[in-house]
Amino acid sequence: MARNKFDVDEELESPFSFIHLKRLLVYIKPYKKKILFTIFIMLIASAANLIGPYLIKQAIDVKIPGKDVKGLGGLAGIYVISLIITGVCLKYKIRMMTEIGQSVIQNIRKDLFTHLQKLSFSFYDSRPHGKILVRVVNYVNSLSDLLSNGLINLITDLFSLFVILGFMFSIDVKLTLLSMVGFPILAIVIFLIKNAQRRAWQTLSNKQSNMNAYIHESINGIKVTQAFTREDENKRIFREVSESYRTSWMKAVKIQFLLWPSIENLSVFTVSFIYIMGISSIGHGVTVGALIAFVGYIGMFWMPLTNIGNFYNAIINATAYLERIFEMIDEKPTVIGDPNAAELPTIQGKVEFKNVLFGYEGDEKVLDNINFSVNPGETIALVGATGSGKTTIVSLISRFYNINSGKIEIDGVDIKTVTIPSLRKQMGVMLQDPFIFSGTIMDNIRYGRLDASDKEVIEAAKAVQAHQFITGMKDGYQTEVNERGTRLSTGQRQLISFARALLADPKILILDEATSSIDTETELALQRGLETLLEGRTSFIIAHRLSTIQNATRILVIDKGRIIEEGSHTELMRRKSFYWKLHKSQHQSLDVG
Ligand SMILES: Nc1ncnc2c1ncn2[C@@H]1O[C@H](COP(=O)(O)OP(=O)(O)OP(=O)(O)O)[C@@H](O)[C@H]1O
Repeated sequence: MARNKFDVDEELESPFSFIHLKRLLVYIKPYKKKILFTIFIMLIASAANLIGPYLIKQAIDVKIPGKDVKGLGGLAGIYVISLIITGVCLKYKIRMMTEIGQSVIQNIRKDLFTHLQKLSFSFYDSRPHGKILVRVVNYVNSLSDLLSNGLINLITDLFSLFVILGFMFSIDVKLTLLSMVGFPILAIVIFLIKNAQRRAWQTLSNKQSNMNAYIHESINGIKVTQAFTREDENKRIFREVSESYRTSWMKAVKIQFLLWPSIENLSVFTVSFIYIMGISSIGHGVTVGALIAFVGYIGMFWMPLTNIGNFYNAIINATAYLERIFEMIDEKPTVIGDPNAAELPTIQGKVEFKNVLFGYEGDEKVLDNINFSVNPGETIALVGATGSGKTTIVSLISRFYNINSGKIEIDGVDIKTVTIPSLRKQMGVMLQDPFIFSGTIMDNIRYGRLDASDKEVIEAAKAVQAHQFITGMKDGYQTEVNERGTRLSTGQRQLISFARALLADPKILILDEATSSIDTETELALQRGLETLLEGRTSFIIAHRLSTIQNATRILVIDKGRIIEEGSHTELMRRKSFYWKLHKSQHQSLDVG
């Protein structure tokens, strides 16, 4: 997938299709009964509402000339009752539709979130996270109006339209036919603006996404921004992104508002036309009461038409969001278990890389023919220059990415043939950038094994030398930390994630720069305990500080995606090549320091 950034519009890979609306219906279907009942209630409301002009006609043409005060009072009573029925029904509709609309939105959002949890690293690598966020939050919210009012209103408006036409025909056939002269004009307007409107809303959704991505990136990078006093430059970029959003908004709304005034103008034109035609016909088969009632119905007749026009607008706008939402739901996780995948049985911890070739994008080669075999319980250290491919190698063991060719086996089983959860559950991974979730320290350590007791959590923390600093905090293990652990030092965050990886009691432990930010004293204490911690586990340790890996069973030296040296510390030192040079340079710099 092509990479995207905040100032690049996301192109849709498939053309627009009304199929998205059909897919939306799948979400609406579970509420069918409730919707049908609400429609029934709304039909009662429409009927009650529509009776008004007919009552006026009866009053003017029959009751007033006949001086029938009692009859007039009766009509007034019916009118009041019709108003009460309309009011009660409307209140019911609003409550039901808000409830149904919000439930549908909640279900779409739940599906999106569940799907996001399954998507592979490559998906998250390829786009700004703000653009993912905007789909789950803003785009889904944008459907609210359509879902809360759209469907029910459409059906009741169509019903009103037919009932009104029925009343109008019963009053005067010729005037009814004349009042329809505006229809073809309306059809032409709708046809002309449809595509432009859709494009405008697609652009708008893109600009909204870009703006969100930039805000998200700016918040994440706020410390660097302030450290480098980049605020003014960021303000300038934001102004550009936001101006682009404003312009596309104005354009979209301008096109959208072409429809509504067209309907309004046609309505006014038709009513005036009918007045002229009607007045000239009074006495020739048209009574005053009939004309007043007729004009009343025309006013009512254009109202559902305006609503239907607005519904149409809402559909066009919503599809611009729906296609983005469904595009994400359709995004296939690139790392998926084979349909016939078996569970990986409890492992011993043998790991083999056989001719592994890998690149993050296309044909690019990040790992070039990697071969190694690790026996259960061995500690393997990976060293090498920045960007040489160490993290990439260890992320392939958990199958965070698919390899281009070759094989990775655990206990002789190709990891491609087993289910992903059964594979990952047996690994304890501590990533280079330890992530802390909002919650207590206890919750954070327990993240990898929810059934661990408090005692087990504390044991894990003690093992990695984290217990002391945790108990030193005001609330100890119950101390609340913020997302990304902003209340903790980098070293403290590393210790917590180390404890988290260990608590999962994995057969394979992966430690990527696990102790790089920990003070020497704590690290030495940790080192002393490390042998016990790693006992019986196969472990992969990535470290730039070579002092931390001297006791490893084997050291793999990585350079430009290839293993260039392999052996124990003593063996490699004896060979006096790359590792020896690296070791020497670190010692020299320490001595100088
Ligand atoms: N998500 C990614 N998408 C594309 N390329 C990547 C990605 N992650 C790493 N790379 C590239 O792959 C190469 C190897 O990166 P890797 O992170 O494995 O290096 P490393 O040896 O762990 O480096 P360091 O010591 O700095 O952590 C680098 O050239 C890097 O630019």
